[in-house]
Amino acid sequence: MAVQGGEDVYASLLLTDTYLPGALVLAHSLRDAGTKKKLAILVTLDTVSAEVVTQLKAVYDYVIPVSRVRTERPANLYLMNRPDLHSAFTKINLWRQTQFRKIVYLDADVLAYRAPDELFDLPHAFSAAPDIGWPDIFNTGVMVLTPNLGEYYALKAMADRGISFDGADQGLLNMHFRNTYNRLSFTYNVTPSAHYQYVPAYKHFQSGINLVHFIGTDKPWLQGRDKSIGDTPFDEIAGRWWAVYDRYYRQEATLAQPERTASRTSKPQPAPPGPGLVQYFVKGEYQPKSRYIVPVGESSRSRSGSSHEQAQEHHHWAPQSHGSQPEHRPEPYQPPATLSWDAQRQPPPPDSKPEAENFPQMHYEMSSDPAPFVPPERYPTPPRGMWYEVPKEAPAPPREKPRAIFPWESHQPRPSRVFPYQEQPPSPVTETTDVASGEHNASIESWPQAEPSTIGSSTVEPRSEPQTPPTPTMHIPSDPWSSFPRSNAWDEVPEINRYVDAIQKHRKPRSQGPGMTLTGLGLIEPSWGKRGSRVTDFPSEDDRPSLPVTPAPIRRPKFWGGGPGLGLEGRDDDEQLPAAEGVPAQSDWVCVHGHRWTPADCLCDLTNILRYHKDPLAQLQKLAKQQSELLLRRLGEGGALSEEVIGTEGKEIPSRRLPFGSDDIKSPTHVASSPAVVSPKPVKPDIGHSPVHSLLAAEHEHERERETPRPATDFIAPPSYQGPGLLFEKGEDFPTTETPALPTEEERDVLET
Ligand SMILES: O=c1ccn([C@@H]2O[C@H](COP(=O)(O)OP(=O)(O)O[C@H]3O[C@H](CO)[C@@H](O)[C@H](O)[C@H]3O)[C@@H](O)[C@H]2O)c(=O)[nH]1
Ligand SMILES: [Mn+2]
Repeated sequence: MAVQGGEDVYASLLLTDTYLPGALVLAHSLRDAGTKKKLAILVTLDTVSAEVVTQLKAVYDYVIPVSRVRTERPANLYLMNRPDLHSAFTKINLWRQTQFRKIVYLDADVLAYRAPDELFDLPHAFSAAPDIGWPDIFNTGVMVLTPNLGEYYALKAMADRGISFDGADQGLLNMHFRNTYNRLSFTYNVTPSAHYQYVPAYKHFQSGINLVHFIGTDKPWLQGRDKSIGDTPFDEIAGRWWAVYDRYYRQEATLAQPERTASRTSKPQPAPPGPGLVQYFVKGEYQPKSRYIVPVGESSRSRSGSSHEQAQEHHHWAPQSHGSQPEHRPEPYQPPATLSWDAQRQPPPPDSKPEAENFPQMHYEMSSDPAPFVPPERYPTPPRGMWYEVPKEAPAPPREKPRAIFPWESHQPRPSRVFPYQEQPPSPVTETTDVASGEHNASIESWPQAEPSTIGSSTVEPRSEPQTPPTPTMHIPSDPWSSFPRSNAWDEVPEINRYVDAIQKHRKPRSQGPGMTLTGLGLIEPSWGKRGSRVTDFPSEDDRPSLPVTPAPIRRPKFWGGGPGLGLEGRDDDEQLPAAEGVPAQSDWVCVHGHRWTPADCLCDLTNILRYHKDPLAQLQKLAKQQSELLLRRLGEGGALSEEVIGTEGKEIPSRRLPFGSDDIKSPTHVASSPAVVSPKPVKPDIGHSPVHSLLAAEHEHERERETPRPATDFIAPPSYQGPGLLFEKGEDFPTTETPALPTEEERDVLET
């Protein structure tokens, strides 16, 4: 029964410290709205700390301790996922506050847009606004009630029996008052939800909003200010809450505005609360200086535009111990001994906030600049002269030679052979070791430093006499496989080339082919498949029998040696190559090296002919002509000529006529051997005996013959194509212009003899 003449108060409830920001902001919002009523708050001292009570007392006119009423049947709380409301029954203590005439109760999560003092004038004993979740019932966050002990005990009886459809006070009070309540406008208890808003209605009625109520778990101070940056109704309403919070509890505002609100309130505004306590319960607001300092300008992007909020120095809150130890205690920043939660032995307090909740939260906004990025015309030149200097390695300490343990270590034989192509072992250590030890042993470190480019230079040990007699050395490049000349030695001899060309002039164009080479003529023995003992005796491109070029001249220790499988064994060279007129018997031919000459042997013999025969040109031409005709006869018309065919006994080459007109077709390669290219000098009569000039004379003779008109039926114009032909295939440069070239040294030698 309310006391006659009692006060009217706005009352709230605080069951835990964690709702302190809400309770304080509510009070400030009412006072800022200019209410003339006093503010009271019920607190359960067993779950609210003294420091929080002190904070409440700084704002509320009355801080009223009440006994906590806890539900014994919390199952229904889980239906709405709110087990934290286990003590919401405590709210029924409002009906015990009979010292007040009328109470306008507001949850701690309510914010006043304006002071609804008119509610105190309601004649109804109990008034409430519909709940947004089930509008037939009322929401118990905003109630206008007349204290009444009868009502209290009735409610207490229900609470003790757990009569509540939601396990909390709303279910209990709705069951108690049923349809007897006075329904208030929704504008007195606008309950925006983060998940559902009736946006058009909100837009339409928002100007009439008196009170807003942050139902559910999404309390502004638990979400943090960054969660309310959008433009939804919930964000707008939350922004209003933050505006009040910032007005009083943002650090720079705390000291600047205490007197502003004092003039509008019935109670003089207290000194601002010590920074750190309220912020401690607001997500993202508690930023001890020692932990985090926001760089200048970083926080200016935050919602309120303050640039140094989180860089402010925070005073650490160290709660004092008091008689009743609070049940729900968030972990303090510097927990005193009396308030400590021993994490090793106890579970965390039920209402404790998550770990790291107060970690700094940065907010970055996307750029809204629509201008496309335009790169600069040029970027700054990177610095020059920058290098990384490799630190110099400290000289390796001299290695101690390990003591010999096994007999073969002390009596190790010295190496007697060295393989030059093997990689040499690293030498520095060798030197050090040898010098240090003063002895030479046979370990790999003491191998002789053989010249890597020396082949066959057998073991030249630096400090010991060689055990192997030295053999002739041959210098080989470091990489013999890449620098080895692929050309034949005789290709450098102009006489040979001219001789070959002379042969080609007399042969039938049709018979051009692989066989029209020195090898094919039997003058040069194919070297393919016949490997000598020399290191360089490997098949080159020119060696391959399928190519229409001269095989590589491989000097073999054995002149008459015919390789197996070449068909040369038992071949009667005399039969194939009958002796030319005036040419001495082949058995009498001797080259400058003293070798007997044979048509199947090396080039030096050809050179020999050129040099030492009485009329070498005539002899060679005769020989070539005879050989050519012989071969052509054997090949017949268009017969493919190959070394294999030539060398295989018993194979009959069909004798066919060449196609009509092919007799006189000249090889395009003939141009390559133009006399002007070979030698620009005129032929002198007095040196006509020179083989070279004899060859040149033969060339001119042949040219004259070719230029002589012939019957039309017998003449086919030479092809206009003047390409390199076989020469190109030999990998040689083909002279396309008749650039006079100076005679080579070898040519001069020949000319002057
Ligand atoms: O840990 C807590 C929980 C609650 N309260 C107080 O109890 C009130 C109710 O809790 P709240 O979180 O506001 O509940 P709501 O989300 O609003 O839930 C709805 O359901 C509750 C239980 O029925 C009713 O009390 C509310 O009025 C009703 O709006 C709060 O405002 C506080 O005053 C605390 O002080 N500490
Ligand atoms: Mn509420």
